[in-house]
Amino acid sequence: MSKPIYLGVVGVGGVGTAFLNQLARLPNPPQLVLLARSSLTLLSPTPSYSPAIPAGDWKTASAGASLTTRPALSPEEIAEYLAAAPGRAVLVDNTSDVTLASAYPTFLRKGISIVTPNKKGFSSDISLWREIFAAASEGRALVYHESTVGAGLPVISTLRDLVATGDRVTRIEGVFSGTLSFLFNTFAPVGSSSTAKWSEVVAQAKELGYTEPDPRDDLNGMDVARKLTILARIAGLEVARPDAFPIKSLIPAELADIPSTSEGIQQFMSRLPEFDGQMTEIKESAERAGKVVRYVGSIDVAAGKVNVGLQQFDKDSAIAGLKGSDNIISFYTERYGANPLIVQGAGAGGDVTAMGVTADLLKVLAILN
Ligand SMILES: NC(=O)C1=CN([C@@H]2O[C@H](COP(=O)(O)OP(=O)(O)OC[C@H]3O[C@@H](n4cnc5c(N)ncnc54)[C@H](OP(=O)(O)O)[C@@H]3O)[C@@H](O)[C@H]2O)C=CC1
Ligand SMILES: N[C@@H](CC=O)C(=O)O
Ligand code: NA
Repeated sequence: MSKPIYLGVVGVGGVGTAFLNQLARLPNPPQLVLLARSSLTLLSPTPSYSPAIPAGDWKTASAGASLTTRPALSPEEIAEYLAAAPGRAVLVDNTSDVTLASAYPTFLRKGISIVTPNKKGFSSDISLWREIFAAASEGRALVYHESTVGAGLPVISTLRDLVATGDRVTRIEGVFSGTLSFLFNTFAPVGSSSTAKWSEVVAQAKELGYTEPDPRDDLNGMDVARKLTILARIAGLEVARPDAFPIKSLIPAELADIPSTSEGIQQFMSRLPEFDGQMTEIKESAERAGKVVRYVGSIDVAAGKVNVGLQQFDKDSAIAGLKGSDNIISFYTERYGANPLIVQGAGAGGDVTAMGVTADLLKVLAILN
C-alpha cells in the first residue's frame, strides 16, 4: 500500500474553490492538512497530522474543535509545518501572491513539491526561475505549473514534450489571455454587431472569474507577457523579466496610477466607463479596414524576440473566429513543418483552471507514490 501524502493548499478564491471540489471527488486523495487564505490558516493538529481537513466541507469543519485555526502564516512557517509531516508533502498555491511564489525554493529544498497556476514564480526575474529548478533537484521535489499558461489546456506539457523529445521549436503564437479573448470576442464579434461598452464587458469578465484578482494585470498586457516569458524560457530563451519586451497596455493613462488595493480596484472599475470611447475607436478603426482587432502574442525563438499587443485580423481567420474565453496557441516546430501543432479551448475560468491544477497533482502523486 502506498504511504499517505500530505497536502497544503493556499488560496480559496475562484480557482482554489473549484480545485477543492475536484480534490473532494478524487478516489484516493492526499491528506489535506493545511488550508490557508489571506487572513486565516486551518491546520491538522501536530504531531499526528490528523484528522485531515475535509476538502469539500472545510468551512463547516473550521468551526469544529478537531482542527487548529491560526492567522496567516509566513511561507517559511508553512514550509516548516509541511516538512515535518510524517510523509512526502505537496504545496498547491492557488494565489497570485509573489511572496509565496518567491519562497518556492525554500519549499523545494525541504522536499516539498509545488503545484500551481500562479505565474509569478516562473515569470519574474530569471534568477527566481533558475533557483526554483535548482532547488527542486536539490530537494528531489517536483514542480508542475500547467495552469500558468492557457489554464487547463495542455500548453506547458505539450511544449515540454516537444523540447524533451528533441524537436526544435521555432515560433509560438496566438491568443494567450482568456480575459482579453472574451473582451474582444464580445466587444467586437465577427458576424454580428455588438453595442456592448468596453467597461461593461470588462465587468462581465471579472464577474465570470476570468480576470486576475486585479483586472488591470490583464488589461495592461502583463498577464500575457508573463505567459510568453514562461513559454519562451521553456523553449530555451533566457528572458530576463516579463517587461523585457514592449507590451501594449489597454489601461487609460489617467487610471494607470490607481493603487492595486481592493478600494483601488473598485475605483478603477467605476471610472473605466469614462474612457469607453478609446476602445470604441480601436474597434471602429479595424472595422473600417474590413477586419477585427484582437490581442495576441508571439515568440520568435530563432530571433529571440517576443511581441505582445493588438493586431487586426481578417474576419475569416481562426483568431477572429474564437468564442468566449478561448485561447489558441500554435507551435511551429521543425517536425511539424508548415502546419503547426495547435492547442485551443477555454483559457480562463475556475473549473478549467482547477482541472490543470488537479491533473498536475495527480501526476505528482503518481511519481511520489
Ligand atoms: N481565474 C482564472 O481563470 C485563472 C487563474 N489563474 C491563476 O490562479 C491563481 C488564482 O486565481 P483566482 O482564483 O482567480 O484568484 P482569486 O482572487 O479568486 O483568489 C485568490 C485567493 O488567494 C488568496 N490569497 C491571496 N494572497 C494570499 C496570501 N498571501 N496568503 C494566503 N492566501 C492568499 C485569497 O485569499 P482571500 O480569500 O482571503 O482573499 C484568495 O482565496 C492566480 O495566480 C491566477 O493568475 C491561472 C489561470 C486561469
Ligand atoms: N486572467 C487570466 C487567467 C488565466 O491565466 C486570463 O484571463 O487568461
Ligand atoms: Na495550461
